[in-house]
Amino acid sequence: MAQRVAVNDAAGVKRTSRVRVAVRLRPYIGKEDEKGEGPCVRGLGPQTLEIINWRNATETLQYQFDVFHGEQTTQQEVFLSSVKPITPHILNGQNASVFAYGPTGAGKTHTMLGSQEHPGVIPRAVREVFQLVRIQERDQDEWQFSVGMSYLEIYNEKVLDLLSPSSQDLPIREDKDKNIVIPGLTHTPLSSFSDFDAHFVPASLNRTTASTKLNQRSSRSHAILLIKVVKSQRIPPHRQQTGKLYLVDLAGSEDNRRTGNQGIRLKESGAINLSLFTLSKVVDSLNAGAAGRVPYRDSKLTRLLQDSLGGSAHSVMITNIAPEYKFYFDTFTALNFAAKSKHIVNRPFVRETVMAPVNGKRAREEQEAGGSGEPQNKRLNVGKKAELPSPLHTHPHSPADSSVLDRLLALEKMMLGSPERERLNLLKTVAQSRREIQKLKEKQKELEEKASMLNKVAGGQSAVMGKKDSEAPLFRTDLNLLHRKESTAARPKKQQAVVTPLQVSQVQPLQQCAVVCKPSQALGKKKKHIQKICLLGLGLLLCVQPRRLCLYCRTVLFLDTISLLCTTGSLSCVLSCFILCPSGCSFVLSLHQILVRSLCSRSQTVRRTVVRSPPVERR
Ligand SMILES: Nc1ncnc2c1ncn2[C@@H]1O[C@H](COP(=O)(O)OP(=O)(O)OP(=O)(O)O)[C@@H](O)[C@H]1O
Repeated sequence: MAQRVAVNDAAGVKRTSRVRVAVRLRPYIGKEDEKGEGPCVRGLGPQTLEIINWRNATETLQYQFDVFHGEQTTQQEVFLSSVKPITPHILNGQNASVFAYGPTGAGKTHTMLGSQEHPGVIPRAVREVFQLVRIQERDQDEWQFSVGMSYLEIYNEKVLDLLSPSSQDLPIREDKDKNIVIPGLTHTPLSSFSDFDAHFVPASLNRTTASTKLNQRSSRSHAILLIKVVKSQRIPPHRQQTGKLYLVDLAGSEDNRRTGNQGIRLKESGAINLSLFTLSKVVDSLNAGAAGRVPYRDSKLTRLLQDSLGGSAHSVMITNIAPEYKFYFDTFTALNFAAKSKHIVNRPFVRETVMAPVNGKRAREEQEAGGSGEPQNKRLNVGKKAELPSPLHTHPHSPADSSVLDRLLALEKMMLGSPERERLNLLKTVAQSRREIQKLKEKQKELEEKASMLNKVAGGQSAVMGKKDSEAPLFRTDLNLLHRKESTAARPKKQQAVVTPLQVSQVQPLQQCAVVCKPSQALGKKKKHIQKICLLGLGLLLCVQPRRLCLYCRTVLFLDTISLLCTTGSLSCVLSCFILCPSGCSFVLSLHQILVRSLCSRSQTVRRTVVRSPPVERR
């Protein structure tokens, strides 16, 4: 039976693992005539980089990450510093994931896949896994290893099996152990790296790509390669550990005015942008500590990455950025996403099953059942304590819940000393108790979700309606507070924090900076007046209809997105929030820029000041 064994450090404390964020800047490949502009972003050191402030070209904004890979960094260096350190975990029953994020054309596929001459993270990581397996098999006689792969793409919100291209959209399910599984997904056993190559290369050709104005061969889907390593003990108690490595090449966020997308490309782009927007919402919820209602289910991508963000995997995110000016706003958005992702904390555990030896026929049957990429954990004879829900997914237990849990534990204790038939009866009771727990948990989750939704709506409405006219100039800060109020209300009481507090010494990312224009007094009066009107309009809009469509790309815009984006700035932002695209597309930012410019040019006495918004609320 499967069990989750917490990973402890030397002092016996349960280990957590922060998402490691690396940023890779690709070399300049813009047209010759654009070269005079120079790059808009550059590295300052092994961890820091700076980007020009679009609100004031004389300023730059600095970011700090775990690693910064400059333009000259080789594929080997990226692998050694960012990926190699996490691969050994897979051989110890833990999960790990590497995902490439960034705008279209910034080098994600180059980083993950590479070319024949410059192989990327995927071939290097798989080779490393086979090398580690060989070493461990040589040094540890009692263990045997089996390696397998699955490969899928999420195209237009459909999960497609790249190893079996004729298959239809596959469902995503969660098993009783909270593992995300895809029934029907091909799982191919691998004996060596060349075996992997033979399956992977043709499957990669099945991935949907197309040419856009920004990338000759642009990925139109998110591709996820899963390498599964099962480590089985040859001797009793026949422990079995299952580790998975997810290697993810995300599709890039796209600004459709620049990609020139139309028709089917535009539809693909809408699906890509929406799933990346959900990814961003997931990161925001994790940072706000609202793990009870993290919107993983809002897109297939986030559902599949559930384990990598706020879950049990050791995760590395490689954010790819481009130096050309035409990518400026995409780079800016990607850096802000990377900056907030580095606060996410995962809780790794070892996935282990323990079993008595089974007869040949059963062994064969179980081997076949494990073919869909799932751990083979449906063994009947149990020699150890049964599996409990992982700490991450444990909700505060209601009295009824805990009594069932106690019963379950007591039964499992009894099982250790009982003869075979009794054990089987007890196992049945255990299974029933587990089902009861599951039902109770689902009910509880549902209630929690309802409660937090109600809190959110009530909090949002009262904050917006309760504002006096005289407070209009404070709009930016007030909505900031409103947003924070919402996240506090939605936070479940017993949830462990998943956000590391901001380090005092840390370079403030751009996200926490806002540049505002201070106009002359005459203009100021007029602006205040317009702000009042806009605030009133926005207040009414939010109260009447908490959900709107983006006028630009017609995707659904939620209340919290509006308030979040209003916190970033001035009057023009208030105006632009009415037509905001939830994918964070550059349209909004360019509109914002035009409005700020036109306001500033009307005043000769514009003074620019950098103000820092209040630090992120700590838990
Ligand atoms: N580090 C690098 N060194 C040299 N060339 C690079 C590098 N990174 C990217 N490139 C080149 O830039 C182009 C675009 O890269 P790539 O296709 O990997 O982008 P992408 O982010 O995957 O785009 P999309 O999201 O549209 O698929 C390719 O021609 C690639 O070879």
